Amino acid sequence: MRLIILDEVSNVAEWSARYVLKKINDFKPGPGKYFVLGLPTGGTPLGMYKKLIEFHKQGKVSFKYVKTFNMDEYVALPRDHPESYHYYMWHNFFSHIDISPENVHILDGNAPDLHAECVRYEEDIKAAGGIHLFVGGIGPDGHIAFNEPGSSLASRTRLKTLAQETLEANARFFDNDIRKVPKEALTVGVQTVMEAQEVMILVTGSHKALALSKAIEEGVNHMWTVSAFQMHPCTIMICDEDATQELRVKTVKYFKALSSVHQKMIQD
Ligand SMILES: N[C@@H]1[C@@H](O)[C@H](O)[C@@H](COP(=O)(O)O)O[C@@H]1O
Repeated sequence: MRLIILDEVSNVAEWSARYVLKKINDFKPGPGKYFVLGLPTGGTPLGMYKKLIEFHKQGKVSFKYVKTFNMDEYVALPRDHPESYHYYMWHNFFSHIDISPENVHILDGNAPDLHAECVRYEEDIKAAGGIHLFVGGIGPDGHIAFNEPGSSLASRTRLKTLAQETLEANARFFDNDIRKVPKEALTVGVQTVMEAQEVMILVTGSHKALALSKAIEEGVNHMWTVSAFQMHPCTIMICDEDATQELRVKTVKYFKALSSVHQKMIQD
């Protein structure tokens, strides 16, 4: 696992966006050759999306031959609700780039048969040839997507009941009223993300520091589902200084000493 420690949240946005740009461009997508990108929502990736839009407007990257799969969606929240992940993705990213709507995949939390919807989603990922790069964020309880503490590390796309900590963390998007936060969501499983060729996880802020230390300094544990990525051959964690507060000095020093290697990873 690589840990890329950057000074500020803005550096995390810039590094991650440049990495996505480089991955897409190096792949040289075209008709019949799609780059498949897994995407998260939440406050953390907003800066990355802004940067990617900027790069797109500067003509540095096209999403014409990119297919996307989002990590998760609330259940029973109308698609046009400003806090639905459909709304988030179109509002913050897709409507500003040249992606074709048919290449966008987001779980439908209003599907009449939620189980069938999850099965179909897994099939769509398979039909797209699997995910090249899955970008993710984490909750303060170390969840990836909505794989709450205790989720099976072998899980696939399914319905999950959200943990109290997640409801509390997400209440800020629902007028700080926890009763308004949907209690259930559809989410890709840990194993679904594990099968991506590469995984890039963004972690910023001191409220994520404990989760980051559990993710990289302790063992694989389903109570901190992001720790599963210790077993993935190609995971990059990108964090800011604030998120390193619970890490050992030795860990921080080791990864910081690699910063010139990390900069080369985003060079043309
Ligand atoms: N399901 C999403 C996760 O995919 C996201 O990573 C997490 C962190 O969100 P934020 O980036 O706002 O802290 O929030 C939600 O729980």
